[in-house]
Amino acid sequence: MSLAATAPVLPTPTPAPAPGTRGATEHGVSPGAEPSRPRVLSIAGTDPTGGAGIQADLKAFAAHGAYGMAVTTALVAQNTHGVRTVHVPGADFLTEQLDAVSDDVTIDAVKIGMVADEPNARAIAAWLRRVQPPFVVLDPVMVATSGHRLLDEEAEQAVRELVALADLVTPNLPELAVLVGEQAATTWPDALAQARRLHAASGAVVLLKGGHLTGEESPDALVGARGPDDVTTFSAPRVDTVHTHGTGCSLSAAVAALRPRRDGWESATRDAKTWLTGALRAGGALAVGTGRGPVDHLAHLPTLGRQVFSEEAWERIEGWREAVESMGFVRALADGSLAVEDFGFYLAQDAAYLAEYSRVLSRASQLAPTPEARQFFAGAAVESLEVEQALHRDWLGEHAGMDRGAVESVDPSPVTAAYTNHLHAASNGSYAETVAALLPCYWLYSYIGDVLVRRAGDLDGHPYARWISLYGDPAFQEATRTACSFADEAARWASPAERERMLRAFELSSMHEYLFFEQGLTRPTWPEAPVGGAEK
Ligand SMILES: Nc1ncnc2c1ncn2[C@@H]1O[C@H](COP(=O)(O)OP(=O)(O)O)[C@@H](O)[C@H]1O
Ligand SMILES: Cc1ncc(COP(=O)(O)OP(=O)(O)O)c(N)n1
Repeated sequence: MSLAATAPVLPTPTPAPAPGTRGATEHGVSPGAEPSRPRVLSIAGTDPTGGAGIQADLKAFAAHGAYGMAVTTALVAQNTHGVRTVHVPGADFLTEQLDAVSDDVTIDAVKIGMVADEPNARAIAAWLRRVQPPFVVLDPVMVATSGHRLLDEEAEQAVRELVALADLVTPNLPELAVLVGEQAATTWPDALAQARRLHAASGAVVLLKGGHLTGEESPDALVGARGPDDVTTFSAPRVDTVHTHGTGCSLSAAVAALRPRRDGWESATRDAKTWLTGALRAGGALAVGTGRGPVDHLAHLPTLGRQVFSEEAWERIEGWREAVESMGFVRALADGSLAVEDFGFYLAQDAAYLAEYSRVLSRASQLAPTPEARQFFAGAAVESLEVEQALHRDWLGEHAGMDRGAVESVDPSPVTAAYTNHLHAASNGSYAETVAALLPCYWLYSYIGDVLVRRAGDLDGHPYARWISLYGDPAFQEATRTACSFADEAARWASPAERERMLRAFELSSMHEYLFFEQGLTRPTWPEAPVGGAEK
């Protein structure tokens, strides 16, 4: 069945407004006012797997804050292994698409990619002459990396003519060679010389791409941006990856999206190149296809669509939270029936715990990426050693007859040692894991503080009034919120694997919190060493 047979009946085209009046009549924008985003059009072929062509262009536009539009030159059946077939709807239909856009929408920049054949190239050239968009970027796509031609050989001359209508042309080395009618350059200086010749012949600024070279760097260069002999080189480390499908499409689209908001090609190219290097690094993790996969156009927005870390972490420990809330130790502490010996055991272990917790807080301060976080964790380390331990010493001195030396030499129980070992292990990992492991001590304590305050009611005469009000202290709740925000910030930049390690560290610390409270009633001790020769 032909495409024409299935096409819906189109409404009569809206008559074109007089040139120069579109900006004044577009919805929501008063005459002369700047629209909120540049309106950028891609004229290109398709890639149903989303890595190249108009699909890549639209992602690159969005990644740079532009409003994307797309007109299709060719429908390409391709995937990460290569191109299978190309269907070209034809130059007349291409012109209809182009006019449908330009009759209605003010276009701030155009990016042209695969034109497919000569009639299409001529239709685009005629439309460009008619509409005269302010910025035209041409990526002279000819051959896919898989080796499949994306441009008829007869169309090469027509593409040379398109170059003269473009403001910026972005050839890779083989495309540059075709455009100047020479052999492909194999060195960067030879490629630059060819780019200069192309600029001299066409007048277009040339963004020469060095992706096809080898070496530590993948350089690009703008030739002719500020005058005939001007060359600006943009260097970036060569990313060791096979996932480079659509890099040329994405780079040229990003430059087109940025140009309307920049004062020249240099600034737009510099930012686009930096973005592309990040997108190349993150491409493999997308796991799209089994061949040469695409780049990650959203690599600079790693948390987009993800739940906030602390929300997810809190949901994960729902079971531990409920268990802590309903445990005997917490109930007895709230109603004041907890035996002094049990509380004394718990508090002595808490003093031993705080000595190690303070070390891990210092480690978090050392690893922290910002001065605010460094200060917060360093302050917390001092606080847990000086202020909190002094309170423990006072109570244990008064109720258990323990002097300072006795409190400081308390042997950690197996439960306390397991918890602090876990914290130290996490602090051998990243800052993000360390903060995640530290967080439940803040959060579960302030949570239980609330529960205790509510359950205990009037604290007058309550044997544990001082402790209950300490846990419920608004300053402690505030510190908990700050610690949460540092964990969320760290998670924002974490890879999926690191985020999972953070969640696991948080979950394990929560389990240790439960066991820590529980030991107030069970008072666990280390087993005696087995006597030699004991029966098996
Ligand atoms: N492995 C890589 N590491 C870093 N940048 C790369 C890599 N491969 C390509 N690039 C960059 O991607 C962009 C497209 O380059 P290139 O591969 O030459 O063009 P095309 O995709 O049109 O063949 C350029 O900015 C180039 O420097
Ligand atoms: C529809 C379409 N347009 C262009 C290309 C080529 O993309 P490019 O960025 O040059 O990357 P490669 O995938 O060829 O390396 C394409 N494949 N499809």
